[in-house]
Amino acid sequence: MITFPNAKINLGLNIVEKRPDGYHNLETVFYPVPVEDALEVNIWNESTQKFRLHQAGLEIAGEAENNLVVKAYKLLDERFNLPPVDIHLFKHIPSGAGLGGGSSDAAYMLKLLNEKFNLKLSDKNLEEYAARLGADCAFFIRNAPTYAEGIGNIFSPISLSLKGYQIVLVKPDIFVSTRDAFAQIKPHRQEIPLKEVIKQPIEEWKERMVNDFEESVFPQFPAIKEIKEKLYQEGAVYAAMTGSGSSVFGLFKPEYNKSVKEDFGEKTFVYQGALK
Ligand SMILES: C[C@@](CO)(OP(=O)(O)O)[C@H](O)COP(=O)(O)OP(=O)(O)OC[C@H]1O[C@@H](n2ccc(N)nc2=O)[C@H](O)[C@@H]1O
Ligand SMILES: Nc1ncnc2c1ncn2[C@@H]1O[C@H](COP(=O)(O)OP(=O)(O)O)[C@@H](O)[C@H]1O
Repeated sequence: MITFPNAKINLGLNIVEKRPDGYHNLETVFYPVPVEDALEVNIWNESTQKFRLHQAGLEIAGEAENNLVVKAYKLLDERFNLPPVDIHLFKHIPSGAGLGGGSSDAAYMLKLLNEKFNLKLSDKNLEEYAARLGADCAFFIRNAPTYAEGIGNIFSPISLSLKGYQIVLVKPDIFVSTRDAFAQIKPHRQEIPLKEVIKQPIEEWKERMVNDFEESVFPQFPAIKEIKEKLYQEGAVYAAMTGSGSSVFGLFKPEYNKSVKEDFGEKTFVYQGALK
């Protein structure tokens, strides 16, 4: 069985307070983006081992044991004693990019195992398992536009459709540590809460919708800021960094039909497509 875990962007990201446990409460809107990995699982007959992971495409830092698809398998195996599996993961979504690729792989693994082995878990059950694998992981179970608060794990659905808008997603060859990005932030509430800003027409977002991480990340990595400026010069209606970086996205009106790929240099990952 094969499935295609997709990426997400953050539309606005406000870090509102530091919590006693050292983590931060935030407010954001997650929106699915059709940049996809491919994940295939087959039963591994007559094996004494429980799983085997084959990787292709972009490299993922760390051991196979720590891969989130393996963690997802182990989580359900503990409860359901699953058959041994052969896992193939083709990585296309850049890691450490604010695109939630690892979280998506984990959530899609849960959904795939649920279906393949007829585990009869509801979306709510799956979200509970996903939340144990990472804060934003549960978003990918329903994979629909979502307002998130808490540490990014308390969800409410929103009615927002950007269907047909062109997205240009640019990930430079720059690594931003999420931990350091949080450490440099002074948490505060925005004057107009994101929950209100998101209801305004997209043309208004430029003035009002903020990713708080930009303030600390841009001075350190001016090249990321330049990408955002370039996307506005290209005619984006809204552009921003996603997550704690280093990807930047631009949203363009559906009729935008120019390819901007060549403008960002060789080592840069660029995706351009229509939102669903
Ligand atoms: C900020 C977001 C928004 O989408 O960034 P991206 O990962 O998408 O870039 C996420 O909430 C990131 O969540 P996630 O990527 O799971 O972060 P983790 O690896 O769990 O955390 C890395 C470090 O960031 C800090 N951290 C993380 C989440 C949070 N709500 N408060 C924090 O202070 C902690 O110091 C933690 O040790
Ligand atoms: N299947 C996976 N794909 C990507 N990263 C993974 C995966 N499993 C574990 N990781 C680890 O998770 C970290 C964060 O990855 P990811 O979720 O893709 O980025 P981000 O948090 O910036 O959205 C990576 O540095 C990587 O070591």
